[in-house]
Parts: sequence; C-alpha cells; structure tokens
Amino acid sequence: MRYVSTRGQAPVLSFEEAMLTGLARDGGLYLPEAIPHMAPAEIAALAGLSYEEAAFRVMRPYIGDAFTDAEFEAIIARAYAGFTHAARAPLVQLGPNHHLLELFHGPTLAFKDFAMQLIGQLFEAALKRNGKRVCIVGATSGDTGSAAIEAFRGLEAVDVFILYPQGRVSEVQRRQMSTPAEDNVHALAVEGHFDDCQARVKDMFNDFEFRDAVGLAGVNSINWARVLAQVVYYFTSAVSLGAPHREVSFTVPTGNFGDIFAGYIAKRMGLPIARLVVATNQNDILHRCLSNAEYRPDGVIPSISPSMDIQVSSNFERALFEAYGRDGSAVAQLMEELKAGGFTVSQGALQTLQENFDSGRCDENQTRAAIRRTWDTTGELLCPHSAIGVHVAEEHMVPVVPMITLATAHPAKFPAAVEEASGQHPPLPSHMADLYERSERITEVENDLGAIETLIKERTAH
Ligand SMILES: Cc1ncc(COP(=O)(O)O)c(C=O)c1O
Ligand SMILES: N[C@@H](CCOP(=O)(O)O)C(=O)O
Repeated sequence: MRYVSTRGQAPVLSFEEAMLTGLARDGGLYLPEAIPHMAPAEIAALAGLSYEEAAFRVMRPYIGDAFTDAEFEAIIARAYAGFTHAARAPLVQLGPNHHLLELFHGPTLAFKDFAMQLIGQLFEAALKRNGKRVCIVGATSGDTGSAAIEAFRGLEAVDVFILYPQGRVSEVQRRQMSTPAEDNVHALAVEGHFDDCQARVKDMFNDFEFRDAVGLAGVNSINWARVLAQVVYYFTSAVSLGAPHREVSFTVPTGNFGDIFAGYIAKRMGLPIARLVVATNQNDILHRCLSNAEYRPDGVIPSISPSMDIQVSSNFERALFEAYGRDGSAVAQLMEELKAGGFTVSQGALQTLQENFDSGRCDENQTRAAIRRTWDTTGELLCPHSAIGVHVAEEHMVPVVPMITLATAHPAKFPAAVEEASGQHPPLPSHMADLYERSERITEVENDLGAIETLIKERTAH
C-alpha cells in the first residue's frame, strides 16, 4: 500500500513513512493510493468478533509490510487494553431507530483515544526498530492534546509539544494536558484560537530546516494513521445493527473533519452507509460550504462545545481531493486561495460532496436543549459535542434506516455546560478522581512561529 499527497507534489510513501512524516512536504495530507474493498461476506464475518479482532481485519490492508500479522495483533491488543468498557465502543439505544456510539471509554474520555492509543504503540514499535527519535508537535482544541500526551508520556524516543488556545479548553482538558509529570511532554498555552495553533503546527512542517533539525512528526488527524484507526468503529457499530444486510446512517459532531472522513473511508471500503451527516456547532463553516459551496473562514466564536470551535478544517482537504477526482493541483490551488481568504467549490465537486455528506448546525441553546431532553427521556448524559450530534441526527432521521450518532466525549470533560443544561453533575471516573489536586505544568508561548520553534529546539537539545 502506497500513500499519495492531496497536493500531488510530495514523494509517494509507505504506511510507516507516511505515519512518521505527518504532513506531506508539499503541505498536503497523505491518503492511500487506492481504498481497499471489503466484500459483503468479509464485513458480515466481523459480527461477533472482539473490537481488537475487527480492528485487525479492517486496518490490515493499509499497513502493508510495516508490521507482521503477529506484531500488528499485539500492537492492537496493547492499544485497547486500557479501555474501561469490554466492547470498547458500545452502542446505546436512544430511541426506536436512534443509537448512540459511546466513544469515550478510553483513558482520556474522548474518541481520540481510539486512534492515539494505537498510534502510540505503532510509533514505539517503529522507532524501536529504526533507532530514530521524533519530536511530535500537535495542535488541540482540548481532546487531541490530552490523548496524545497520555499515549506518548514517558516514551524514550519521543518528545511531545501540544499547542492549545489559552482559556479556550475546558478545565478538565487543560489539566489532562498539564498534570502528567513525565518530562518528554509539554503543554504550551498560546494566545488565540485552535485555528492559530493548527496554523503554527503546519508552519513548522513547512519550515524544512526546523522540521529536519528536530525530526518533526505529527499526530493530529493530518496523520493518516489517525483517520485509519477511526474507520474501525464505523464497521463494528454498523455490523452490530445488521450491516452488510442492512444500511445504516451516521451523524458525526465535526470540527477538523477527521472523524467523519473516517466514515467516508468505511463507506468507500464497502460498508453500506446510507447517509453521513456532518453536525457543526455555531462555527458552521462546513455546514455552510456543503450548502452553498463557499468556504470562507470568518473567525471562531467560542462555544460550550470548545473542541469543535474550528473554522479551518484540516481534513476537508482530503474530502476535496476526492471530490475533485484526486486532482492534486486543483486542491493546491484551493489551498492557495484559502490563504487569501477562502474559495468556492466547483459545481461538480459540490455535487460529489453532497452525494456523500449531509449537514446540519446546532446553536448554543439547541445544544443545551439536546442535553436536557436526552437526559430526561433516556437517562443518557451527553457532552455538548455529542448533544450537537443528537440534535442534528434527529433532523436527519428517516424511517427504517437506523441512525448512529457518535458520542465523542464523556460529559465529565465539560461539567459546567452539562450541569447547566441538565442539572446533573457528571463525576470524573475513578482513575481521574484526583485530577483537580494534581500540580500543573504549563508554558505560555507567544503565537509566533520563531518563538515556538526556539522553545522546542531548546527543550529537545538532549
Ligand atoms: C469531543 C469532540 N467532538 C468532536 C470533535 C470533532 O472531530 P473532528 O475534528 O474529527 O471532526 C472533536 C475534535 O476534533 C472533539 O474533541
Ligand atoms: N477537536 C480536536 C482538534 C484537533 O483535531 P485533530 O483530530 O486534527 O487532531 C481536539 O480536540 O484537539
């Protein structure tokens, strides 16, 4: 399996190279040269398997010869051993035709653990073998950062620097990043929004001198392995509701477009998905673009679903690459226009996007109402991001086809918003019960490429 860049100008890489590289050297994102297909019988055979066994079968074709079957099985087993639910990604029924996919039973209580725990194991195995050291730099609106720090803390051959927007993540998210004591992990508070943090990370990848000097690697969803790991739970949940003999739809709370793009990959692999619904908060650039073709970031408005406060949605580039018939130069042109303020998607590409994705928006009051309503009617306490999914899903339900809404984080990560909406205080699970007593370690850094690079160079001068 070879991997190509969405901008068509970077070297074609193997799975391991693409994973350790992160952003392509032409600024694009890596994707497999061809999407492997699973026959209906192979999909049906996933029924009754453990999550780990299903994960092996779904991901194996993408790995090539990077790992033997035995190595890959062991990596998957270690990745999910720390999850607190036996099913890893259990389904809970909300209504006659509506199901919630709980993705928050990993160590940091968000869906990011599914990919990050796996990537931690994959990096460790690959780096042990090639004797290299990497410096991971990531941007977070709260969940990627905590999952990355958890997955890589204490690893010998890895330093991790996470840029987060100061004052714009929840207290639990901040503490998850700032309290680990291992000195290879660093939480960096940046003045600005998530989009600023993500832009600085991409700037660092595009500064080849810096990139090569520190051995830069990325674990944001620019990294293909992140998306790949998230494909698995689309298969396991759909199969448990009757796929491939029955179609299902998914609604996905969306910000950086990584999670829903994983659903798109599952569909391309042969999973019978009727509709993939993009659910946004008030930062609704994706909903607007899928409706009117205009992609013009106009500033982030902070919300009670902070992890989705994103206007420059990184993985949308992968969807555009597919919608433009894998024309890298067309994507490169759009990304140039984005630097100057935005772009208009062509009619043909918009039609392709609309054939694959529906979308909806949920404002702050609707988010609170969805938390309250779901608690009152089902006893399920939703985090604000998952509530956005439920609200938009309810608008897109059709009879017969089951709707699966992704519950992307545990309500205890956002206690203030959840309590205000429902009157219920969501307690932290026991392994995090003393989170508020642990001491924090945060470095404030200017939103300036030079300042961030200098800090990283100083801290990695081993
Ligand atoms: C809790 C939560 N829900 C939803 C999202 C959106 O996911 P994606 O960025 O993959 O679209 C995020 C952040 O990415 C998140 O942390
Ligand atoms: N919501 C994310 C934003 C970064 O997304 P990623 O999937 O590209 O890593 C977060 O919680 O950090």
